[in-house]
Amino acid sequence: MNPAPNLFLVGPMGAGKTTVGRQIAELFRMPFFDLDHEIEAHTGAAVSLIFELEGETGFRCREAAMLAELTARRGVVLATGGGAVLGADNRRFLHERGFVIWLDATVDAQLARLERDRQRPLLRAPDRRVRLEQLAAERNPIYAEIADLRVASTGVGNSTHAAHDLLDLLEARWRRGNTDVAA
Ligand SMILES: Nc1ncnc2c1ncn2[C@@H]1O[C@H](COP(=O)(O)OP(=O)(O)OP(=O)(O)O)[C@@H](O)[C@H]1O
Ligand SMILES: O=C(O)C1=C[C@@H](O)[C@@H](O)[C@H](O)C1
Ligand SMILES: [Mg+2]
Repeated sequence: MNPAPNLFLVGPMGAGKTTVGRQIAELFRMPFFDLDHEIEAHTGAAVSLIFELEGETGFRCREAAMLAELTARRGVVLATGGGAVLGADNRRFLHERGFVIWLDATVDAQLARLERDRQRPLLRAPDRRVRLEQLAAERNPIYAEIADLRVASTGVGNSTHAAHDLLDLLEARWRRGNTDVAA
């Protein structure tokens, strides 16, 4: 049983929000949305191209509009992008409209998982480890502030285990009546 109106996944790049989110949605039989994907579908351009043409500011505007729309739904799983928590309105919508799960990956896990990725504009840095550590230092306090639940995401092999572990964790929590979900 899932008493949460919506499940929102937050966390850094490569934490598994998209991958684990899609699997969790299947397990709970809830519709799944991926914020980055919806922005791309709506704009007709890849996230990396939006960054190139409009800069990060332009991307954040599109992200905020799409997040406002998707969080207004009921009974969905939404995987956000790594920086979606930066906007105050975004944080308010996430907090008020659903149960926020922080997938907290180590920088080592992120580096291993994203080794071949050439799409994420913020990973185009001379030293990816330094970039990811900087982002973590800036954003971890924000993820911590809005999360209803923090889940360590350290595996590198197969994400299916992570989805099942998360499902068990959520169900055990809700069985205990410890729902503290946003109503
Ligand atoms: N728990 C996990 N165990 C092993 N591999 C994982 C796990 N979570 C994600 N991965 C792998 O890491 C890569 C990145 O995952 P994913 O795209 O889901 O990250 P994300 O959190 O959505 O990142 P972004 O913020 O950039 O959208 C994928 O190849 C995925 O298969
Ligand atoms: O961490 C971030 O700021 C980002 C993460 C991705 O999901 C995308 O939303 C985009 O590449 C920016
Ligand atoms: Mg994603």
